[in-house]
Amino acid sequence: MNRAAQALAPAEPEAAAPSLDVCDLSAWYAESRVLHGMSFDVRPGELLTLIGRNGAGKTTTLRSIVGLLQKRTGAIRFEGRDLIGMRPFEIARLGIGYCPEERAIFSSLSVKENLFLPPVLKSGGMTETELFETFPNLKARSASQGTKLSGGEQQMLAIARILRTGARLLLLDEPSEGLAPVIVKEIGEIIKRLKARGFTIILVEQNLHFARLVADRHVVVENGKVVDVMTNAELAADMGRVKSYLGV
Ligand SMILES: Nc1ncnc2c1ncn2[C@@H]1O[C@H](COP(=O)(O)OP(=O)(O)OP(=O)(O)O)[C@@H](O)[C@H]1O
Repeated sequence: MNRAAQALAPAEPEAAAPSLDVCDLSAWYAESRVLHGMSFDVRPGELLTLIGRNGAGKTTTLRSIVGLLQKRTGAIRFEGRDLIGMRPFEIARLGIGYCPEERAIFSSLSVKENLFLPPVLKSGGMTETELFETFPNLKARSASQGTKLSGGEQQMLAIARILRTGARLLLLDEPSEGLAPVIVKEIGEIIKRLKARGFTIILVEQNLHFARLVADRHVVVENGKVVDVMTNAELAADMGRVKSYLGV
C-alpha cells in the first residue's frame, strides 16, 4: 500500500479495554501472605478460568476482587475504577457478583425466597421470568425448601441469585464440584448461555474437561502467582502443558 492509501486506510480497531485488570495483587489472611503479585485481565464478554492445585490461591483471588479480603495491595481495576480500598457492598454495586464454593443457600427458605434475598444493586438484572426460563428446574422447585434441593439445583440457585442483582461480571467458584457428570453438563450449558448473553465470567475450576468446554482463556495459578496463560485452543492442543502444573 502506498503512503496516500495508508493515510486513508481505517485505523486498526483498538483491542477492547479489559473489563477487569488485576495488577500485582498481593493478599493476606492476617499475617499470612497468600497472593504474591497476581496479574491478569479479563476482556468484556470473555470467560476466563483460574486453574491450579489445591491451595494455589484461586479462591483467595476471587475473595480479594470482591473485597472479602481487605488486606490487599496492588491494583484491581473494574471498568477503569480501582477496587482496592472499597468495601464489599461498594464493589457489588459496581456490578460484580460472587458465587462462593459453599453456595450459601439458606436451608429454611424456599427457592424463590433464596432467589429474592439479595437486593437488586444495578439496573439490567434478570427478571423472574428470564431467570426461570434460564433455569427451568428452579421454576419447578420454586416453593421447595433449600434443604430439599439436590447439589446441582443448589448450584443453579446460587448462580441464578446473583443474576437478579444486575451483576455483569460473574465470579464462579468451582460450580462443578461434587456434582454428577450429567449435572455438570447442564451447568456447563447454563454457563455457555450466560456467556452468549454477554456476561463476563471468571471461573475457578479444577475439572479441566469442564473448563475446556466453556472457556476462552485459562490462567494457571501456583503459589499465589500467575505462572501461565493459555487460550482454550492452546490448552486443547497441549493438555500436557497444564497437566504438568496440576500434577495430574
Ligand atoms: N481463612 C483463611 N485463613 C488463613 N489461611 C487461609 C484461609 N483460607 C485459605 N487459606 C490459605 O490460603 C491458601 C490459598 O487458599 P485458596 O482457598 O485461595 O486456594 P485455592 O487455589 O482456591 O484452592 P482450593 O481449591 O483448595 O480452595 C492456602 O494455603 C490456604 O490454606
